[in-house]
Amino acid sequence: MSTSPSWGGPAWEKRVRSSARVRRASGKSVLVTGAAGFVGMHVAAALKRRGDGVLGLDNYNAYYDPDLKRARQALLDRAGVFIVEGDINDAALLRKLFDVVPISHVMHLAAQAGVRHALTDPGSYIHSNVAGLVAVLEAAKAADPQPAVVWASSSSVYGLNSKVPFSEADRTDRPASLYAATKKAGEEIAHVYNNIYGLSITGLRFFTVYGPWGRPDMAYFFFTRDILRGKPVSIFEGPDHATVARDFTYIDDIVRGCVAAVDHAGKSTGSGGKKHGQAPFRIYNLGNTSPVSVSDLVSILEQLLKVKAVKKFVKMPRNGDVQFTHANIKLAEKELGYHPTTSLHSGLKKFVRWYLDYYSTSLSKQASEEDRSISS
Ligand SMILES: NC(=O)c1ccc[n+]([C@@H]2O[C@H](COP(=O)([O-])OP(=O)(O)OC[C@H]3O[C@@H](n4cnc5c(N)ncnc54)[C@H](O)[C@@H]3O)[C@@H](O)[C@H]2O)c1
Ligand SMILES: O=C(O)[C@H]1O[C@H](OP(=O)(O)OP(=O)(O)OC[C@H]2O[C@@H](n3ccc(=O)[nH]c3=O)[C@H](O)[C@@H]2O)[C@H](O)[C@@H](O)[C@@H]1O
Repeated sequence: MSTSPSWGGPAWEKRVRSSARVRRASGKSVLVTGAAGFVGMHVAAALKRRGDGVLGLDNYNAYYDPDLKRARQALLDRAGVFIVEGDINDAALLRKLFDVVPISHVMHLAAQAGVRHALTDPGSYIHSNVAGLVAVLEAAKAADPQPAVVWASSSSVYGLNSKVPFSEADRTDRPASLYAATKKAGEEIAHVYNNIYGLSITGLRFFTVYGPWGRPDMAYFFFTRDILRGKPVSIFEGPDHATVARDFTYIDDIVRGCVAAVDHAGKSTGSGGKKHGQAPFRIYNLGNTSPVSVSDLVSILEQLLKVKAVKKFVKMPRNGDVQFTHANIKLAEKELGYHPTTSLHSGLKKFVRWYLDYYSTSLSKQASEEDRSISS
């Protein structure tokens, strides 16, 4: 399916080449899909900072506020990262990108994220997380040189497992949501491309990532907004008032894990998984190993915002959420040198500071634009 007519031509190619140009001899040339997204923006910026060539790809869909995606784009633009506007399902566009620049790594982060939204728009998960992943792997398979692929799976693949902490070898055949099922399908599909075509593939199971420039559909983000507006927040509880908790992981820790995975992907050794010839197939948990209840999350926000929340404790609806997540990160520690260091309190402090700054700036910008249009 083609959704991006706005690419091609010499000026466009020049921007693509310049963005992907490697600045250090040891640098890599990385295509970051989902670069206007939360994790994508941070990872693209970090790779660029250390001298890699970085090219973004994003379709700027309206799942959440596209203005926020454009603001992230503006930030990357200033850092020298060009985001091509297009859909990962656009095979001709992907072919073109691989033709124009020799991409050494694909950091594949474009996806339909969010667990609960699958109840209302199941098709978007199949489009981006299943068909889109196949399109990216097809393009990588056909490219010369063949890039190593690092991509975002999810802690949600552990589904209804009650054994914690979750280890990579644990069963992942009982997803609780369509989102989780598409990420699980993605892991199986990735394995096929490693097996048949020898693609180097690394899947990263992120655990509830939060931080500045985050996603407005995630609880920590809309709880902040609702607490500030005096609106009630619903705190989910399990059966018999059991705690609902998450292994919240701060964005900077995730970025370090992603960058390490890109560096490790080029290596032909590693006990992370099955190997096809020289190409590894690996899966790692990237979590924080210290689950915090949703109720404690709200208490920290109250403290940081200096506002009392209007709390409603409600039985967790059957919406695809799971009760508890907790990562075992030993494999990522050993093979990627991954060591998360940020507590939920200090990470949320940085998020709250960003949130207040971002929304006060964009609200005053909006107000002055309204003033201008009234006076004109
Ligand atoms: N944030 C988390 O807590 C978390 C946890 C586990 C896994 N993940 C995964 O990490 C990745 C990044 O998540 P995020 O939180 O940054 O989400 P995000 O929604 O902020 O970023 C995803 C980006 O991909 C783009 N996109 C979606 N479908 C596309 C398509 N078909 N073609 C081109 N672009 C498309 C979106 O416009 C968006 O900018 C996703 O794969 C997500 O499933 C995130
Ligand atoms: O780790 C992951 O794999 C997943 O992490 C998050 O999913 P989730 O952990 O459900 O994050 P939130 O949607 O922010 O929810 C956090 C917690 O708040 C709870 N919650 C949510 C909404 C609400 O109104 N009340 C409430 O208590 C949820 O049940 C959950 O326990 C991301 O949204 C997914 O894209 C990602 O794949």
